[in-house]
Amino acid sequence: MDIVVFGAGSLGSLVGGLLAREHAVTLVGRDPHVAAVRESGLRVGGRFDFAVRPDATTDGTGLAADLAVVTVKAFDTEAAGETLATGAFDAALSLQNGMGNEEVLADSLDCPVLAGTATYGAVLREPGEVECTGRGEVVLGPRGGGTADVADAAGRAFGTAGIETTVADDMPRRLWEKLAVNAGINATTALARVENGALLDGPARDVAADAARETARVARDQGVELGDDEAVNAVERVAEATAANTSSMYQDVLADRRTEVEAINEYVVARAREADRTVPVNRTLTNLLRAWENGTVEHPQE
Ligand SMILES: NC(=O)C1=CN([C@@H]2O[C@H](COP(=O)(O)OP(=O)(O)OC[C@H]3O[C@@H](n4cnc5c(N)ncnc54)[C@H](OP(=O)(O)O)[C@@H]3O)[C@@H](O)[C@H]2O)C=CC1
Ligand SMILES: CC(C)(CO)C(=O)C(=O)O
Repeated sequence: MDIVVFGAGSLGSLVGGLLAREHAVTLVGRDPHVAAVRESGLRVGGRFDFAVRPDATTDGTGLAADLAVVTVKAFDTEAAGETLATGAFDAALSLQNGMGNEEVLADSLDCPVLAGTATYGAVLREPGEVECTGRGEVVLGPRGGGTADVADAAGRAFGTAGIETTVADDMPRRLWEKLAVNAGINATTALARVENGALLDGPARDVAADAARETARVARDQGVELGDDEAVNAVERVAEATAANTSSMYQDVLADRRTEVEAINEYVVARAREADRTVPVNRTLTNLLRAWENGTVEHPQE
């Protein structure tokens, strides 16, 4: 398959590197990472140890491929969709965290947009080198649920590249479960400045569990069957599998970058408000991250 990975930071470089073992991959990212990949290839370390030579570019306009995999941050989705719309793809797949990415992509793109979740842990260590800090899985499928040939084809492409992959017919529920995982893990690790494994025991464990439980209740308000225990178990499962990972939001805080709080905890708060439900843990996590962004990041809210 010809695959474009749009947003070759931590996760995009890991997924793109794994896919490049079997497929013709083009990474769209930023210099100096793109320049290093063009010069010397991409090294994938940590839980893997191999090198590949995908194409890499900083210009995502006018590309064509069987599949576009989107791995930019949620707040960059709209711009990514507009850039991808200048090219031609049979399908697009979001592997991003947060809610609403697929709808934003579908507003720009003519091709089917698949939903996806990833629980691999990834950190871009230096230009040309990404570390896999935890093996997880990719779950993908039609964004509204059900089955589709393009989802099966994407699932096969990921599977043959050695990525643990499930093609699912219940993506709306899977997205809410992943939202519960990220509502629990990302903000808590970013604020406490701990790796994911610190949520398995210790004082921050209850914070993550409560944020996940609140998310499950809001999911049920939306007609999605996600139990409190299922959400908490999902947090524990992912925290264990990615114990050594610096979550993507903690990576943002360390780099003084805008976070995805709006698409994660703040999304839970907004949906809860519509149902007259209070979600104090998600609200507190949101407000603390917003306060940090206001004092640190140049333009956190557009
Ligand atoms: N890291 C992880 O372990 C995991 C991350 N995720 C999710 O995956 C998504 C990506 O996260 P992560 O990889 O950590 O984020 P990163 O910030 O590391 O990667 C995104 C990259 O895309 C680049 N980018 C954005 N817009 C463009 C553009 N128009 N052209 C070229 N490059 C662009 C960004 O550059 P710049 O910053 O300069 O704009 C950045 O390098 C998020 O939704 C995250 O929540 C999910 C599971 C695990
Ligand atoms: C899977 C997990 C929790 C890995 O850290 C993640 O999604 C993230 O960091 O954004």
